[in-house]
Amino acid sequence: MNIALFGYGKMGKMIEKIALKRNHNIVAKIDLDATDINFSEIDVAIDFSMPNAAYGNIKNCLEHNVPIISGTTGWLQDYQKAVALCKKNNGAFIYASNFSLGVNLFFELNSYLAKLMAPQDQYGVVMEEIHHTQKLDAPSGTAITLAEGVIDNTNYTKWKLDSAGDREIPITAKRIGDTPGTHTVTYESEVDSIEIKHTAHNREGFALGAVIAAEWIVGKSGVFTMKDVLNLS
Ligand SMILES: NC(=O)C1=CN([C@@H]2O[C@H](COP(=O)(O)OP(=O)(O)OC[C@H]3O[C@@H](n4cnc5c(N)ncnc54)[C@H](O)[C@@H]3O)[C@@H](O)[C@H]2O)C=CC1
Ligand SMILES: O=C(O)C1=N[C@H](C(=O)O)C[C@H](O)C1
Repeated sequence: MNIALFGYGKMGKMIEKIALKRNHNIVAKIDLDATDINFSEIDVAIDFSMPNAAYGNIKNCLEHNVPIISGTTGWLQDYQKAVALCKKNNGAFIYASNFSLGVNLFFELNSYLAKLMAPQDQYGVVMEEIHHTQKLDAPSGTAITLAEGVIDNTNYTKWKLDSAGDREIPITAKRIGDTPGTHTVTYESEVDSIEIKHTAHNREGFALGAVIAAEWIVGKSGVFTMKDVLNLS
């Protein structure tokens, strides 16, 4: 498969390594300068760039009929525009806040736990995410997906960074060293705590998941999620 990388930073480089191991070709590495791209040779594009660049890259791919896998976080104000453009062009598009298998299983566990906790008013939920100091967005995309999983299954109505009011989920975002990504969901009562946690040890799981999604999407049209790719619930 011929893959184009939009964003050649920490994730772009890791994806290149894994894609080559799986016998794919990297036919373009677009970092900052998105001119002179030969879209006709690209089977699928993978975007891990920056919040202010992601939508432009997705649009560019969809308008050239190239399937696009989007891992960049912090651009979701434009997500519905990307969905509409994909449908209009009969294209193919996946966004995931986190491509790792482990986190996608963790999302399922989080939704299941939220369903169990929904009637238990004596517990309140809090979330924490820890990432490296270069991360531009807060809270992380993964923390937002986790909060949405709780909101969909309980009477919490929204999330907020740091302090939160009644029926709001407080998310604490910490930036420490080179931390690849740690997410914790805790239900607290006066007598005990129930906690689930996912710790990424490196970026390989994110990159492998993105390459698997790219392999999966070629030949399909529609807007998909990692649940479709991994065949989860
Ligand atoms: N969904 C997931 O599984 C994961 C998502 N991420 C997200 O991926 C994004 C990138 O993460 P990293 O690689 O760690 O960041 P990074 O800062 O190491 O790399 C980003 C790269 O994008 C480039 N860039 C800036 N403007 C661009 C443009 N218009 N077109 C193409 N490239 C452009 C920068 O020059 C830089 O090299 C972040 O939003 C991060 O939150 C990171 C890890 C996993
Ligand atoms: O910026 C990162 O590094 C990561 N970003 C994603 C997020 O915002 O959730 C995924 C992962 O946690 C690493």
